[in-house]
Amino acid sequence: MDTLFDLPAETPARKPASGGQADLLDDLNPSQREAVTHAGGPLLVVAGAGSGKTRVLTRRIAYLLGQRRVHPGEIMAITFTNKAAAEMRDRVAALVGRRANAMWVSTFHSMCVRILRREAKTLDMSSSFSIYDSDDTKRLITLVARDLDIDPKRYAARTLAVHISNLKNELVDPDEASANAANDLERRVAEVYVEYQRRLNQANAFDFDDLIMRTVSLLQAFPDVAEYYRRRFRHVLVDEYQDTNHAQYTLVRELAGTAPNESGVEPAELVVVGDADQSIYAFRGATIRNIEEFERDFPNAHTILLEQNYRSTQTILSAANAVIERNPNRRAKRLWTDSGDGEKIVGYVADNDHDEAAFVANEIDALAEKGEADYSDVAVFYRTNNQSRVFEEIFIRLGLPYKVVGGVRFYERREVRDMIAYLRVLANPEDTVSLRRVLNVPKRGIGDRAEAVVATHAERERISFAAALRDAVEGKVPLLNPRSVKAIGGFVALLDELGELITSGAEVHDVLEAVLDKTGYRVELEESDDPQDHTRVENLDELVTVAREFTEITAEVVADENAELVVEPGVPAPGSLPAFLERVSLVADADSVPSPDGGEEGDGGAGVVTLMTVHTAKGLEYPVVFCTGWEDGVFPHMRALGDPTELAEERRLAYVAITRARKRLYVSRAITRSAWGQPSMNPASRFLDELPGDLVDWRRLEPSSAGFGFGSGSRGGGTPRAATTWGGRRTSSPSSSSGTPSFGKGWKDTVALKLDVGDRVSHDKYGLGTVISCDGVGPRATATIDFGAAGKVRLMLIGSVPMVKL
Ligand SMILES: Nc1ncnc2c1ncn2[C@@H]1O[C@H](COP(=O)(O)OP(=O)(O)OP(=O)(O)O)[C@@H](O)[C@H]1O
Ligand SMILES: [Mg+2]
Repeated sequence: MDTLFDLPAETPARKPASGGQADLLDDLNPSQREAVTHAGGPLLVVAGAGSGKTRVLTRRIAYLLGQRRVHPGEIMAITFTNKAAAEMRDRVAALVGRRANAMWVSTFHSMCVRILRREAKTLDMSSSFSIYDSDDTKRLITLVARDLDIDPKRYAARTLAVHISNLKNELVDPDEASANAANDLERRVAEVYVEYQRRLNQANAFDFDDLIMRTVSLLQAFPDVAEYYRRRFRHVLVDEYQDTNHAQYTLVRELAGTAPNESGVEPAELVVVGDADQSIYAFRGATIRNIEEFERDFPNAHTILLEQNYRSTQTILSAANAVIERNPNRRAKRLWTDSGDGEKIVGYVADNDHDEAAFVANEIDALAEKGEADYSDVAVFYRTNNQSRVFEEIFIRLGLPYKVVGGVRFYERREVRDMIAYLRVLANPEDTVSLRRVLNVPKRGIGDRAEAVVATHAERERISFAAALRDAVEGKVPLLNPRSVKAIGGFVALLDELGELITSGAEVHDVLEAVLDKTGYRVELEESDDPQDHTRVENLDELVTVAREFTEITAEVVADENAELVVEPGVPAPGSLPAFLERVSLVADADSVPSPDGGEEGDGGAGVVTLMTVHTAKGLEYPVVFCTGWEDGVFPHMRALGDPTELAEERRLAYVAITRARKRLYVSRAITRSAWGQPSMNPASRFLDELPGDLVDWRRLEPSSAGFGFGSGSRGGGTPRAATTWGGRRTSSPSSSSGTPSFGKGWKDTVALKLDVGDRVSHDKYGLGTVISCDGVGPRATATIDFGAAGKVRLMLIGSVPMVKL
């Protein structure tokens, strides 16, 4: 991935902005240079992977500031992740100093939050609004559907949510949806949509899709607001343009403008860069249409093609080309590089998913040992998050440092969500979903019936749930028994008390601690016998740490006299609770991808191997890439097998995966796979067949006949084998001589350790632990063990587990 980090080496970090034009343009090819220096009308850069699109964007910003004397405050750049945005801003700051803070570099969502906070009043909202994620959305839709007597078996909340989201991505508002509804489903969806939107407004909340849709309608309905942004942002730049949906596209168009507005303000200079072959978010409404729309709405747009690739070897590019060219209706383009053929692609057919993971681990080991790659040079890709588990198990066994990006996210854990809900209620008392979530958590005697009575009262009186609770305390809600009234009184008093803490200026982490203590939430978990609850306490401690770091970092920024803080109306004060909540709401998987130089302490500076889905890997690059699970039904995904449109998207995903690799590419598949419970056998991915044969060096094409351990007999015989053949692979793998101790002798000892939930164990590496859960039988038996400070670890129970039951 290119960022401004790779500005020419000779450009010293603090060199004045006038650093010569030559510096900025020297290491660009003529087409790139044209894109960087282009002035005037809209520019579309469409180009294949690794051709320097991101480099063009970031370099263009530097050029605008340095050469065209543009003020940073006039620049708005939209990146795909918060992390990419932060990197871009840092680098520009290094170049032009604190002026860089006036630049807006962010994701679509962050940008819209910023605009909406500033303009909330215009939309009749308060600037302390909550941002609802998909889980909150589903909760609210469930409530709405229940109140509208919609049969959840016929119309599941999730289905309704998807339909509403699609409507919003197409900028269809509730009225329009109602007017257009042509069948029973559409009518039901519209009915829910109308009510859902009303309740969102009442809760002073926006859902994710609203952030975009409401910003668009704001700009369209209020020309003076649009003009303010038009005058302000004279340069709009968008990366990963192929993944914008219709709403995002319209937003860009409204911001930049296509013609002078009524007061004669010219359109902003707009540059978008993208690659139609990498469009992988159709399920979020992104379509190739955005490129066509661009050309239609901006007839004077100039298009630049980039074809030289600077990332990968010719072998990798040829493989990528061979796969993507099977897609119908695409504009043909051929990537080329002058960096030579490089290494062949390595292919591997594993007996099962454990064997595949062992192959990957051994290979990484071998590369590291030979000094050919650091751990941080390596990425392992899979199609869906649940495929990470097998890799984790073996990486732990081998002591390979790794980081899984995504999966069950920290902020999705129940206890973390509960605390965030409390904080949200404190920041925005109208936030009904959060309020109802914590109403009886921990249990305080406000039952479902009492909740329903209060909710009905709120509906009848057209007041918020919070106001209805206060009515209850004042005895204005009939049908509530005195015990419920008392419990509600206690809850309201508790919230008031916590609210005072905020008014008195307490830091976020202090507020959080207070919530944990005063609600009794922490004590309840601490006193529980369930080992899982102890993990929950640790997660909450972690959340407090996150909040504390947030305060500290903000304090540093505030203290840094170089950092010009942009104070805008509606923007939450640095370090404040709303600022913290905003950060938490907008955090995305890709934001936690480890930086190449971000080695963990004690790893000798070699960093960590990154494990993630292909979707998360968009825009990134690694010297060594493992594409795993290339099986029909896994990748391409089962869902896509009979559907040409979905299959085309899967193929683009394969193209993204391959083109992340710089020097070495591995592709593998497993004959049997157990990720979905029952072992399943999947045929080779059609994408494997599409790789030109002469580019791939098959380490193993046939399932091994000499499997170890269990059930090694039935090769390809139709009976899925639950074999684990780690040892078998190990002896034939290049790194067998390295003799990783934790994998060493005794592995053939297949006697499974028998454990039950609650058992105490002692592990050589992790120390004392308690078994939290057990899964699987025989060779697949695993236990998840809580090793306290060493964390929660899931271990296989066969082989040489360096662990004893106490
Ligand atoms: N003119 C150039 N000379 C040398 N290296 C270059 C040049 N242009 C780009 N690169 C390098 O090529 C790599 C790919 O560039 P970049 O990430 O900008 O491509 P991209 O088109 O944005 O890729 P993707 O489609 O995957 O997002 C980066 O490592 C970048 O530093
Ligand atoms: Mg890019």
